[in-house]
Amino acid sequence: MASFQSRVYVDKTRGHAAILAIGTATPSGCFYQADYPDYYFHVTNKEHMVGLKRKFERICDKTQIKKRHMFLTEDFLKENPNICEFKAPSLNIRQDLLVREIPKLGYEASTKAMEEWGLPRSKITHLIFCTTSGIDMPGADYQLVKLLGLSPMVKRLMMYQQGCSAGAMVLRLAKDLAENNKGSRILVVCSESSAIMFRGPNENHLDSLVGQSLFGDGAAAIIVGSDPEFSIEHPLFEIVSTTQTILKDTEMAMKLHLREEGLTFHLQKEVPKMISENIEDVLRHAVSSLGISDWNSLFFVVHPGGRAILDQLELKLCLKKEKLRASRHVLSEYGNMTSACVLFIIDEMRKKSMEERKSTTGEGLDWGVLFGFGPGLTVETVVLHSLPITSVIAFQN
Ligand SMILES: CC(=O)CC(=O)SCCNC(=O)CCNC(=O)[C@H](O)C(C)(C)COP(=O)(O)OP(=O)(O)OC[C@H]1O[C@@H](n2cnc3c(N)ncnc32)[C@H](O)[C@@H]1OP(=O)(O)O
Repeated sequence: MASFQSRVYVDKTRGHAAILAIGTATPSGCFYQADYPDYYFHVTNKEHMVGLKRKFERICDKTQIKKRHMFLTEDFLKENPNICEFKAPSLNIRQDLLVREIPKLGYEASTKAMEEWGLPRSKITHLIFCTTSGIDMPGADYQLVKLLGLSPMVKRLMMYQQGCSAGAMVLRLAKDLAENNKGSRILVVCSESSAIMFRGPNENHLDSLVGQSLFGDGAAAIIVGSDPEFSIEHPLFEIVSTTQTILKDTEMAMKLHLREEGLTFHLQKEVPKMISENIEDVLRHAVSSLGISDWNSLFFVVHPGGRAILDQLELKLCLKKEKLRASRHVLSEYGNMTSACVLFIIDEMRKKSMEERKSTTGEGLDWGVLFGFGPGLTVETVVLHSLPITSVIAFQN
């Protein structure tokens, strides 16, 4: 029976693109959520809005976020007071910061991924760069090619303004590139900063205030390729299949608009419910060819848009508490880092699996599902296959 199962596995995963290395980075500025309401109302000069500050304290308290990293410092905000208003022209200031810092943070994550990967940079054939933080031409992809000293022949794809589901979207694109271009090695970078949407409080826009409690800055880089050179490369997860779905009647649920005052954030309270009501159908469809119906037999990488999204998804799928451990850990340590979140969660999962001497990179399980959520509402789903940990440990030593 065991040998039959392993034959099925080989047939289903042969030739799939795999994640070959991961690196992450955050800016040095670190903000503890317990202190954040005081800091936020002080730095935006809105301490007189006592009732709203109490509400923000309640929201922050419910996020289950411990800390977040951010580029925006108190000094920077004092020098650029328009960013601290709810609605004042400030796009130029934000752009100047982000056009400079987003490629640099991506560079930091990329160098770590490259170091783990172990092959020379000249082997990178494609670059996907993804950010919702700012916009420019030539883009952050071009700047990263220069910073890393990649070949000018690298085939680039720049993804601006795609929101949180883009963390899963990049895996879909990297898989298609890797599996259709023999020998290709794709560097994928998600680099994000909440500086594009930081703004002062306004009592008529409480959804915007919720946004101020959630978002943090961070970059993650992965290298994706098919048919690994096993003597050097050590695949962590295979990218087995991908789907993208627009949830019915949810167009107004989450909207972000780039304006003179930066990226505005509009969020309906029902988002966690909208996701949970649809998630089982999406999951059933994604794993239908694997014949899996016990959701607790899967590992989960879930974009932690907010604590309530994780809670309601967990409830709907009747998941054991430990299933969303990695997703909750990343939410707690970094907040919602938009597209970079799910890649941080994959990194956390493989590290913890290794630390706890599990048999596979996916918490000892074979199959897993990654969910990205974004405006639309759009759900991106990626089926992952974990790999035995022995080979990974051998490579780490
Ligand atoms: C950018 C992208 O592309 C993708 C993204 O990830 S976007 C972000 C997606 N995130 C979400 O949708 C957030 C999901 N929500 C949550 O995680 C939780 O609601 C939360 C952590 C924000 C609050 O926790 P909770 O258990 O709901 O606490 P609750 O006591 O009900 O709410 C706290 C306060 O926030 C208010 N609130 C919560 N959600 C709100 C919303 N969307 N709009 C306005 N107010 C809101 C509540 O009314 C409540 O106010 P009072 O204390 O005055 O009653």
